[in-house]
Amino acid sequence: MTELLEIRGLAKRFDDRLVLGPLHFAFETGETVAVIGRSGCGKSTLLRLIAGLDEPSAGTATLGGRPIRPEDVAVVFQEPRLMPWLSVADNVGFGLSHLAKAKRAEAIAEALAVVGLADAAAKLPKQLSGGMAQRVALARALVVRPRLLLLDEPFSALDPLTRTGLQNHLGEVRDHYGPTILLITHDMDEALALADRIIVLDGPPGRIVAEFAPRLAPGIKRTAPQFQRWKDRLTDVLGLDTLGPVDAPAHNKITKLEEHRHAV
Ligand SMILES: Nc1ncnc2c1ncn2[C@@H]1O[C@H](COP(=O)(O)OP(=O)(O)OP(=O)(O)O)[C@@H](O)[C@H]1O
Repeated sequence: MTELLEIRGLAKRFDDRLVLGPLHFAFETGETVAVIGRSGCGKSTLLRLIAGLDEPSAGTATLGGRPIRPEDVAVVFQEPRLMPWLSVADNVGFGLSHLAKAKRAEAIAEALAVVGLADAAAKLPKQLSGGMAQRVALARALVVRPRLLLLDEPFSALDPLTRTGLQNHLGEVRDHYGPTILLITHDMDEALALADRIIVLDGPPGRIVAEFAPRLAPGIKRTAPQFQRWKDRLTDVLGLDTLGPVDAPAHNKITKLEEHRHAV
């Protein structure tokens, strides 16, 4: 059954400074929605408000007409945030202490299989590559069967090949668990490859400046003309003149966008 995830007048102030909103949008559950925008425009703030990690200064975020509850949501951040002293299996099962041992083991094995780590259950985090650790973080998020999976730049610290592999795992996750996915990203390729819908934020204060529902044929390659056409449209909306002040991390992102511009 699909429901609406509804954001109504959501806004956040830090001290006297409005950094986000007021934002309005709604989408059907089951979709994958990418939120893309330049550094500092409020993407992570939006995710934190939806996750209940921060209080909004105004507005509401509801799921099926009710406030989002902590048990509805799981978050994966840029770093895996694993507990180094626990095995992979125990990291994944950390939030399942309420389950009987056999049920817990079953749920852990299922989540590890979905992210392709069935053989790594006994390993410690220090024995994992960056991509594997991030897959463990994804399994830990999924094992509680969240209705909303919130991903804050989950692949951006990984090398390109690992990143593509992990993006493929996200497809498997969606097929198996079917959560609504909200993906925060700087990467147009990633947004186009994974999302049913793309919301472009600009700011601060973060506001929606464009919304796309790129309909790409299943399995379409990133080099295909259809993909390039959508990328052109996104590049236009994310044009360099809207990228604002240059600090060090933002500058890297500008360079990245510039490369995209030259590539299309
Ligand atoms: N706890 C805080 N206190 C004060 N200002 C904050 C706080 N958190 C975020 N901000 C400000 O809010 C604005 C939005 O930040 P946010 O991290 O949401 O942006 P972002 O789009 O996720 O950036 P990035 O892509 O660099 O992660 C920024 O100007 C930031 O400095």
